[in-house]
Amino acid sequence: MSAKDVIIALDFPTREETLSFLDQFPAGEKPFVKIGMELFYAEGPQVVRDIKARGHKIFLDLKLHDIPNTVKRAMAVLSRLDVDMVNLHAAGTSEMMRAALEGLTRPDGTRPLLIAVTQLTSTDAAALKNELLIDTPMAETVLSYAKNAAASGLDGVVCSPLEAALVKERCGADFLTVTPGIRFADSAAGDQKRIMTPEKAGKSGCDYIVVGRPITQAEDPVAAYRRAVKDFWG
Ligand SMILES: O=c1ccn([C@@H]2O[C@H](COP(=O)(O)O)[C@@H](O)[C@H]2O)c(=O)[nH]1
Repeated sequence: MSAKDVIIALDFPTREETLSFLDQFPAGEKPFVKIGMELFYAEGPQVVRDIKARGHKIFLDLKLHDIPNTVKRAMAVLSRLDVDMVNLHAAGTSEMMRAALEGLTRPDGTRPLLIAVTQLTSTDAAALKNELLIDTPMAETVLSYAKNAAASGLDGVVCSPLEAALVKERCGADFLTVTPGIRFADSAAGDQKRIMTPEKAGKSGCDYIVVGRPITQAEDPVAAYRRAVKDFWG
């Protein structure tokens, strides 16, 4: 399956702030959104249901990483939420990813998309080598994790847009690339290290770009979202 969309990272501390952010969009405009640890830990699963009920597609970004049995059981719980995409860390191994897929699959055979984080977009080459003690270059490391995810039956990976073309080339056009680390040319990078503009990400073949602060902290978030969509589609 191939897709292309802009996902807004709803990194807010409360339900109230999140809904008032979403209220800025006209009734007919329902962006694909990402709920991460901050909002989920603060408000729990009900906020997921509330946002889904408003008509948004949801990427639940909890990045599970634990022993296979624990991840399988946690995924079974997440499968009861009507979300469109969930994720885990590929570093948890292929055994963990296969267990996750099993846990996530509902009795009727349906499930949300399952995506594996390769290397966080806040990690640069120096941190990879000196702190994580991985001597393999970043792109090769990401590709190796992506191949493990593909072989385990997952639907795609979270990687930086810098690695998306390589992942698509080697894992297949249908293997999804979900790419944070997106910055407009005039945005601050902040803690993100492996970054790209929406326009270049679109040209690099990314399926989904994940954009947080460049939209949520913009003076006019709706205009910033529309700018990201327009640039991404080219
Ligand atoms: O490698 C990763 C994995 C996840 N993220 C998440 O994406 C957004 C990015 O937000 P920005 O404000 O645009 O930096 C954020 O929720 C991260 O948790 C990531 O950045 N990198």
